[in-house]
Amino acid sequence: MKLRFTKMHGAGNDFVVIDGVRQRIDFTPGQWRRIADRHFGIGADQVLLVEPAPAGSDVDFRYRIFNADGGEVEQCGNGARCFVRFVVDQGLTAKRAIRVATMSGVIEPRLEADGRITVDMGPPAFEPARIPFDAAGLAPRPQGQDDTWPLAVDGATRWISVVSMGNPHAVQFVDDVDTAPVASEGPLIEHSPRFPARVNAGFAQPVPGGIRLRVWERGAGETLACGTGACAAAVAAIRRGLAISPVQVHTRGGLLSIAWDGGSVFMTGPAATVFEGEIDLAALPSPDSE
Ligand SMILES: N[C@@H](CCC[C@H](N)C(=O)O)C(=O)O
Repeated sequence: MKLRFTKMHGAGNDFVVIDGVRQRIDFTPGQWRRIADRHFGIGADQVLLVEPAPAGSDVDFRYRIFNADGGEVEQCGNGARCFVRFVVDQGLTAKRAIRVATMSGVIEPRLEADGRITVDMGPPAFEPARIPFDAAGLAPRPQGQDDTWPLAVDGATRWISVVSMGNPHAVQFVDDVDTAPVASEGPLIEHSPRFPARVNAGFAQPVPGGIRLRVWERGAGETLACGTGACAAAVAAIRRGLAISPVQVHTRGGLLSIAWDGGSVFMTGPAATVFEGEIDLAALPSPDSE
């Protein structure tokens, strides 16, 4: 049996998108991992599953996110834009403004006239328990409106902002993202015992009009862009007094614009379809093999 999929990207953060509206899809973590595998599967940073709205809800769809490591997670900003492009292009809706349920609540994306997509990502949260971040015994250092926290990383102290965009982010500001230790310290931050649910580790550099950003993503490694990471870093930059809204976020895969006035975070950026295909379900590991 074959499974149809659409390969998409949002600013280079790439996705396999699967229609779970017209068919019922229920894979194991090992099967999601195989689909995302760049050597033995299709290859993606995340796999997105579009499902019908939960019964009795006031939303249009449900959208689920699986990291390349097979784990299901709460939120994905670049994925939200690709989700809209997908449901419109596949004829699953005629709407341009859509309400969609995610694991971390309802978000509201809309397709703009220029083809870009703006997503109301909801408000950020900063309280350590909401990340979750174990701040026991740590003294925060105020910077502007922000609290920065000392995190021990490989014998050094990194001063991080903790932000939840529905999913967890640790953002630090660096002099030059090109030389930032993303590949070496990113995994250490992701797996720090201070973050019981692990964390996405952002490295941001203030530049005129915005920030440059690289993100080591939980469950996926460094990606060319991270939408929720861009929201978290832009909000941290605004709170620290390093940027003003709207913040232009330059990632290695493209530009995202993040607006925040203290309420919902609005993210605007591109979403593109690369190709469609089908994968033989026999290529996936059996559900019992885990
Ligand atoms: N690439 C995404 C974030 C995907 C989930 C993240 N890796 C996590 O584990 O929270 C984005 O564009 O936001």
